Amino acid sequence: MSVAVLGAGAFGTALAITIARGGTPVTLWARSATHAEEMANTRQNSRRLPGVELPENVTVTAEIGAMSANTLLLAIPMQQIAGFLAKNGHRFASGAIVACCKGVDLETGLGPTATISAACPGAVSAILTGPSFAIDIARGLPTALTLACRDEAAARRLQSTLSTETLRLYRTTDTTGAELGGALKNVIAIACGVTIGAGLGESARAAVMTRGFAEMQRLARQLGAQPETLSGLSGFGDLALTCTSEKSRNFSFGLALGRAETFDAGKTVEGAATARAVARLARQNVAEMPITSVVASVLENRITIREAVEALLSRPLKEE
Ligand SMILES: NC(=O)C1=CN([C@@H]2O[C@H](COP(=O)(O)OP(=O)(O)OC[C@H]3O[C@@H](n4cnc5c(N)ncnc54)[C@H](O)[C@@H]3O)[C@@H](O)[C@H]2O)C=CC1
Ligand SMILES: O=C(CO)COP(=O)(O)O
Repeated sequence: MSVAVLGAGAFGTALAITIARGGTPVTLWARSATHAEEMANTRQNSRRLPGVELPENVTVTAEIGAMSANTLLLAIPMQQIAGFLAKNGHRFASGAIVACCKGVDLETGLGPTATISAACPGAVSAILTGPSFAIDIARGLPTALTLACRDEAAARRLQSTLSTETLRLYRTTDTTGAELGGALKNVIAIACGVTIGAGLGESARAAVMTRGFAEMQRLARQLGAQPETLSGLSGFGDLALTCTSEKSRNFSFGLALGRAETFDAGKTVEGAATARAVARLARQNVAEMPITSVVASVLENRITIREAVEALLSRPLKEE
């Protein structure tokens, strides 16, 4: 069994570390040659996971041509996947490609596995998603994630290849549910961050999380997901983690927005693009998504935070 990780950001590096600790050799690809060299020399990814050592059986490279493995983990941000695969997908025509990202492509409206399948139709596409901060995985803290793949046999194989002593994977064939849970919770986490940042209180945050979960389930059901998937690790689990921790970039981004502070533009905040992609679906009447819609409007500077709160509070009273 060989595993390769494309993308030496926080998540890709953490996955490479935990899988390698379990004894499987891993090749980790970084797009920058300088970064790859730095990691190979210092045996750590000081840009993303400072202080965590790369096991000996992690090989770091910037040579995309050197990346051949029957299991490839694609750990680059959602909005970059289509472009990356348009350029490099021919190299990965068969085998399994596991998306390790959360979001909806702004241009196509597709999720990670459909984006992979469109570029690499001969490959098996899967997604690894759920509640986990990269640093927790890298430190070997206990973590549980969802591995989703439509092909049941491939799902079982990937589950066993990628589970480690500390990273426990649950499997499902419901890729739609798993990827929508991961994508949509980031938008709700931004809304929760704004709520706390603007001083609206923890009770309001609980309301946003709960009503946010209701709209996540509504859209997912409409798009054919199984309700249990949304209640699992990739949906409720990740929502709970991301909406309550300042370690989350989506939550922290919202927090800064609510406080009218600036936020480091170099950080990956997947929920920002996802909010806009999903608000489009709401406008096409696919499902009612009031919180996601106001997050998108705030990010596009069409309304202020005060107007967003007023819009949510003045909605007609209804049955829960
Ligand atoms: N950091 C975390 O705790 C977790 C992150 N994720 C997901 O993992 C995905 C990646 O996030 P992180 O690793 O945290 O982000 P990051 O910002 O740490 O790393 C992103 C990596 O992608 C590379 N990259 C960006 N554009 C690229 C392109 N066009 N071609 C090739 N490489 C490119 C960057 O060089 C960087 O190494 C996101 O979808 C995120 O939601 C999921 C669970 C946990
Ligand atoms: O997805 C994550 C936790 O499961 C990481 O959250 P952020 O991308 O908001 O940092």
